[in-house]
Amino acid sequence: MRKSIATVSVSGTLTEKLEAIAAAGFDGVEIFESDLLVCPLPPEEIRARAADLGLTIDLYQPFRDFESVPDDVLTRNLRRAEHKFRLMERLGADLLLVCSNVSPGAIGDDDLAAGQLRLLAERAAEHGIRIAYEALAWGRHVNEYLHAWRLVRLAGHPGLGVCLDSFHILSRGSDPIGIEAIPGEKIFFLQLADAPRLAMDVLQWSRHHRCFPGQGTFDVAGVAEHALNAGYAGPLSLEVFNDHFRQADARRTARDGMRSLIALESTLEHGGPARPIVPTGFAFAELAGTGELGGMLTALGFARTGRHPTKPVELWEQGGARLLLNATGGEPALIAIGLDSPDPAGAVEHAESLLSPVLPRRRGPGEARLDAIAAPDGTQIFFCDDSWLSDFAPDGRAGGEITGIDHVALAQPRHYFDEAELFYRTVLGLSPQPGLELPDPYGLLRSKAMSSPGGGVRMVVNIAQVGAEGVPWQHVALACRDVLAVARRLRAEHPGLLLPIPGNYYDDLEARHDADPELRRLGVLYDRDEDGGEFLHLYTVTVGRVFFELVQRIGGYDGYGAVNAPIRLAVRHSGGG
Ligand SMILES: O=C(O)c1ccc(O)c(O)c1
Ligand SMILES: [Mg+2]
Repeated sequence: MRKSIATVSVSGTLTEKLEAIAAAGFDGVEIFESDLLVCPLPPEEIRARAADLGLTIDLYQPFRDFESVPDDVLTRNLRRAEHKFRLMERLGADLLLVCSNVSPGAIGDDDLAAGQLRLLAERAAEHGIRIAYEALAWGRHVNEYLHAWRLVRLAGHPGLGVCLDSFHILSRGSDPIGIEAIPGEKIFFLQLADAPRLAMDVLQWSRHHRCFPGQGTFDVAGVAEHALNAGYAGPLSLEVFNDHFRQADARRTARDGMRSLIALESTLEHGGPARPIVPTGFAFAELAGTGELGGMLTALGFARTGRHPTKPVELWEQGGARLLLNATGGEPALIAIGLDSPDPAGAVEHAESLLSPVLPRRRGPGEARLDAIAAPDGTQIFFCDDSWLSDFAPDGRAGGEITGIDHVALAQPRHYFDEAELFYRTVLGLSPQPGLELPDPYGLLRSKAMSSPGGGVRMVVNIAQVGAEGVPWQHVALACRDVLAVARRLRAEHPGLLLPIPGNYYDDLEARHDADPELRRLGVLYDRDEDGGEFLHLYTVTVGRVFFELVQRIGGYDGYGAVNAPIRLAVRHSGGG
């Protein structure tokens, strides 16, 4: 299907927007009036610019508060419309979006509204222009898509149809099945936007919190499917008003929008979400850094068990946890994650089909082939079978208290939080948990955990939502058989390695739970879920950008100890790490 996007969805000047939209591979655009008004180019040149970029101008919008008005206002509105028709001729656009009247002065009379819309369609037809009428969720009298359709049917003009917008339909809780009762040729345009569930005024919700399909909680694909079933043959067009997108890099946002449409299209084709090749576990986590990190790993009980034959990379192991230390330089940081994949080449191909950058790799003769892509924060993600390990010729000394990597937490760059969910869901096939907001002493952190079925791969992305200096930290959480035993040893042998936990925390914990007094003695954090599952965890101090978490899950606990995260955020500011 043809894919379009409204210029309002990405940042920049109109020409920057068009370039970014074309670079992402869209076929067409909806030109938003506010973008055109501030553009120094005359409409003819905008038209030529779009054409040069291979973009069609599918729609011009919005035309507001036209219908349901007294006669004198109608005269003014028709005059206003004539000006827009002439502009559209210069622009080469032949579809005008008219949104339902929001004015308190609008008259609630369907016959009057339909008659006036018919008049508008007649005038438009003289310019070869058609009208797509859209019910805004906050329209004064017309705020349901089926009401807009009743008016269009009543008006009975071939140049008048409806514009369906998934946000307006789903934000009001309307049942989209009614779309199938609209003849396909009367659906002139289909706009797609998702949104998170928020309890707020619908206009504010629409203007600030829309996101691309798959980034929120709406069944956007369902709306598209009903429109296709009805016989709609126009473009799938993204129309997103979002405060972050307005500030973000236009090319990146446009590419993310395209990813959302590719994923949506394959949902429509396959009758379910595209089937990524889901990774089954962590093969390794790779960290830049040597001395200080090596010291910390030794303290944690890791042994250096192998070396790469040609690269300055060491393998460190403990139980099933494998870490690579890469001496290539730079401050200590998590630079790559290896995921066990049943089909590494297929996984890369799938990621590429969703516009993820595939990373070129150099490899020596006889070395294992490793396929990698870039995660949204730039971390390299490798898809691995067993062969990579043999490059390091491990010596088999891998015993210890740690059993594997439980999860990895990455910092998402500012303004790109929505991108992360779509990436991990569609590219890696992870399922998101509800997002969380966590207080930081100097701001607020947004956090979202995503996991594979069975929990073999768990990823957490964090982003500074308000204030603070951003959240550059990343961490690797290591699963322990007995975290209290680990804590006992580390607190005794390596004072200063673990974050100290305030006594106030334990006073509160003991008020909530019958907590083992040893938790307080050892500075171990604790959480319990509704089913009695328990989570014991503690943190190391930070080295460069990274720290480690030691965790133990008991009784099917499936969370991440989020209630305790603010303790870590605060303690690192009080000199703890
Ligand atoms: O927020 C608005 O006013 C607005 C304008 C045009 C649209 O297509 C829309 O969905 C919303
Ligand atoms: Mg709309």
